[in-house]
Amino acid sequence: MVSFLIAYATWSGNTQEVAELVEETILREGMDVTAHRIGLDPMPDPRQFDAMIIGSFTWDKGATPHEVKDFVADVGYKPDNVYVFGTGDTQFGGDELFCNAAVKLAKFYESRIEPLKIEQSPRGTQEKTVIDWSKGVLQHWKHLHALKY
Ligand SMILES: Cc1cc2nc3c(=O)[nH]c(=O)nc-3n(C[C@H](O)[C@H](O)[C@H](O)COP(=O)(O)O)c2cc1C
Repeated sequence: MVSFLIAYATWSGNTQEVAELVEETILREGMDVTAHRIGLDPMPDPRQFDAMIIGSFTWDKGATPHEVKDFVADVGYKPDNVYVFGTGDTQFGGDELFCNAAVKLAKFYESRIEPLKIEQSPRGTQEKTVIDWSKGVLQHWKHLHALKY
């Protein structure tokens, strides 16, 4: 079965809510998912998964949280298929710094689909955005897979 790793960092729960919605969507499409809370759960081996999804909030004027930086360093290489989501808040620096950690992670991993940016909690009007993005990730992965085999 195709397996996805969802590694996410959260402090106040918003990014975890997005991670859960992404997980639910992928599971509903018949794929396998392992959720990993960065900084809390034992380090996973991304090589054991078909794709990695990484989620982060943004901190301190567009910064990536230190636990996410540590996670990226511990992974130690750039897996092929990495997809990125983030939560943030435009009141901390406007559009320019909104979800900047997710933007930087997507650049670093050369993610081939745009990072998902969610303002605070995804519940309510943004829920559909998360579900659509998750389906887009699956479509992208399936497309790559079909091209390879
Ligand atoms: C001190 C502080 C600084 C923040 N800086 C930013 C920022 O630069 N850009 C941004 O988009 N969000 C910023 N945020 C908002 C958080 O990223 C947002 O609340 C996020 O959803 C928290 O995620 P969590 O609930 O998963 O911990 C900041 C929040 C705090 C408290």
